[in-house]
Amino acid sequence: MRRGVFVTGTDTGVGKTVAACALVHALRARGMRVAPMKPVAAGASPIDGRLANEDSVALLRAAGWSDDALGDVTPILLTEPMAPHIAAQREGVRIERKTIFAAFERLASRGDFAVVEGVGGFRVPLAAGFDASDLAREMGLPVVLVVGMRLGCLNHALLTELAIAAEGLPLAGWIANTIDPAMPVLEENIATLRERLQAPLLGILPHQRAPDAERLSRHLDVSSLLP
Ligand SMILES: Nc1ncnc2c1ncn2[C@@H]1O[C@H](COP(=O)(O)OP(=O)(O)OP(=O)(O)O)[C@@H](O)[C@H]1O
Ligand SMILES: C[C@H](N)[C@H](N)CCCCCC(=O)O
Ligand SMILES: [Mg+2]
Repeated sequence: MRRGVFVTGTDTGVGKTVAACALVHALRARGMRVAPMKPVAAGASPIDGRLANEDSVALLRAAGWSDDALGDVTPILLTEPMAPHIAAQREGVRIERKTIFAAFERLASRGDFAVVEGVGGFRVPLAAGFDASDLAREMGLPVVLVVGMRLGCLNHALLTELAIAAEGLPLAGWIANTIDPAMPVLEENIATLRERLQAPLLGILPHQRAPDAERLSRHLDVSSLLP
């Protein structure tokens, strides 16, 4: 396995980017040069004078990299915020392995630890015979699962763990992200996942009205991810 992690989530919108950026900060605080990637992004808007995806820019900034790397951070940029294979079809874009993995090799060689955010959940389709789980497997990265703490997350987390194991990939850890500050019995839900998921809990991210990845990184223990 390479040095790095593939960050997946129990669903879209559960805080993968927030958690991935917090991981980047936590790893940098431990002296790692972090190579960030969001290989397939669906949803582009004007940011600093050019079309970009918010997640890509957030990861780039968290890693402290300059804008020239943006094309490799996100080699497949789709305009519409929807399932990527459908956006690609509508926009005439081919989501090709070789484009993604060439960018990954260039980026990974510029850092010593890759943090790669997936797209949506673990099995989101990308193209015929190609989905998000193939990204993790072909990059050779262990997986970190971000669990957006809300009703329904237990089932999604346990199903995702099964899917990761079915790909033969290690689950390196999971992060409980408090996306719903009013979730009843939050602690009991976290305790349930601690008992059932066969991987360490890397941290519990509190709810923040305006999430600040650097502050949130203090809630993560990344020592088990390091050599
Ligand atoms: N700990 C938190 N406290 C408050 N808001 C949060 C927290 N984590 C995430 N959010 C908010 O939830 C929303 C979704 O988070 P984020 O964009 O990180 O999810 P994602 O899983 O990366 O989504 P996507 O599948 O689109 O990439 C954002 O508006 C984000 O600011
Ligand atoms: C647009 C959104 N924010 C994500 N980037 C893409 C989520 C795709 C989810 C597909 C699905 O599982 O139905
Ligand atoms: Mg995201």
